[in-house]
Amino acid sequence: MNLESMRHSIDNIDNALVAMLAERFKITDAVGHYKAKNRLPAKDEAREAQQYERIAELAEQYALDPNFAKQFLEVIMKQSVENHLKIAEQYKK
Ligand SMILES: C=C(O[C@@H]1C=C(C(=O)O)C=C[C@H]1O)C(=O)O
Repeated sequence: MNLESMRHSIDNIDNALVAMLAERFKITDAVGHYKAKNRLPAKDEAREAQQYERIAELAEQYALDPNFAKQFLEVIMKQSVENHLKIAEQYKK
């Protein structure tokens, strides 16, 4: 593979990552609405702990650094909790 085709593959993977992230946030925002309507807290530490464990195991299966996978998930989950807090604010108005 030459540099140009490797970069083309990287761009395709980045496109897929962005599309998947957008899809994930659509679903987590739906969870945010459910929580706001049912007066549930935005953050669920127990669920997050399960996800960190799961992603570390998955990363190992794919020979990806589990700490990197956890950090990546942490950034995403922080954003989804922030979105939940903003959604909850809308229900207070
Ligand atoms: C989406 C949820 O809300 C929060 C966001 C999470 C996520 O982005 O995966 C996980 C747990 C919660 O802190 C949930 O509770 O399932």
